[in-house]
Amino acid sequence: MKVIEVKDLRKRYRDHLAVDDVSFTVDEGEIFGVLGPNGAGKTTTVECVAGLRVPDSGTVSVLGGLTGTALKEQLGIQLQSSTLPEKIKVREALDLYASFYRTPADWGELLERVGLSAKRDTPYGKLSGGQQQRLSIALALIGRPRVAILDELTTGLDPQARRDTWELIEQVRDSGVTILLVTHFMEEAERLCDRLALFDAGRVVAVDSPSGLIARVDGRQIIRFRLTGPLDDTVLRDLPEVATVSRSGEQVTVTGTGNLLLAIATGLSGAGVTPIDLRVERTTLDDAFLGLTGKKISS
Ligand SMILES: Nc1ncnc2c1ncn2[C@@H]1O[C@H](COP(=O)(O)OP(=O)(O)OP(=O)(O)O)[C@@H](O)[C@H]1O
Repeated sequence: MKVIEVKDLRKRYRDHLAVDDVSFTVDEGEIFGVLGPNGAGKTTTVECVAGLRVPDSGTVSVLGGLTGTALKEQLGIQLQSSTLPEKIKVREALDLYASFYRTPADWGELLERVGLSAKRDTPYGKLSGGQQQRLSIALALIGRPRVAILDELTTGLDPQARRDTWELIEQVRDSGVTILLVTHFMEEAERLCDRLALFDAGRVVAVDSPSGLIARVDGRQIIRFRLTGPLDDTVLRDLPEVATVSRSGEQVTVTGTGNLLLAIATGLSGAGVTPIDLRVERTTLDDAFLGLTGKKISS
């Protein structure tokens, strides 16, 4: 079942077209990533999905076309811009958010789930960044939503807090909630998302699984090694599998296609040279983004 359907969405801020003909669908039970550099139109898009912004044109349908209160009851939102007052205690925030719903979740259980039970009397301002993010997930889930929108959830967190948050998001998905996850972290998208839309300058460049996106640019391989003795680069350049050879000190980087590793190993062996630290570099979503847009995503 399609939980979210976005078709030909456009949103302009004065003279700036922030979202330009964006279309994608999200299946029930998946973590769907909205990935792209700063200013690519991700937040504007999910705000339109959440009904917080009115698109200039195009359509958004959530859970078969819910609107108004019915939509709010099924949708949990954690937005980049939302912060709580410093002095509000964890349990007060949960009570407040629970009061917005007719049948809210048991927040004691939710606190347990996000690992904040011991912090129920702590003011928001005294929580660590990771704890604040975990609380924001609990607040997004308090209405027992079928769909949760999480925007830049792990920005500013240290690596451990980020990994903990990833585990929590996976648990939320495993409990049956469909998640629309906005991020500009490639590693996060690769780890968490079942499928994702790559955004660049207001447009969707591609929609696919992380491995599907990587496969689109995976024709080129990168192999790196070190040499301790002399080698004439034409030994490598003349191999039909090799596209480029570059050097930095002892380090040699070769790109190419086909059975590149075997070709290099055979070529070097024929020249009587033994490579050190030979490694094949895995293609990542970063490479996919670069291959599809010609730009590097900065994080
Ligand atoms: N309220 C607004 N008024 C005018 N311009 C806006 C407004 N909100 C966003 N923009 C502009 O629209 C573009 C898209 O912004 P948006 O926040 O949707 O992108 P994003 O991909 O979520 O970026 P980020 O990761 O930095 O939040 C940006 O150029 C931004 O400066």
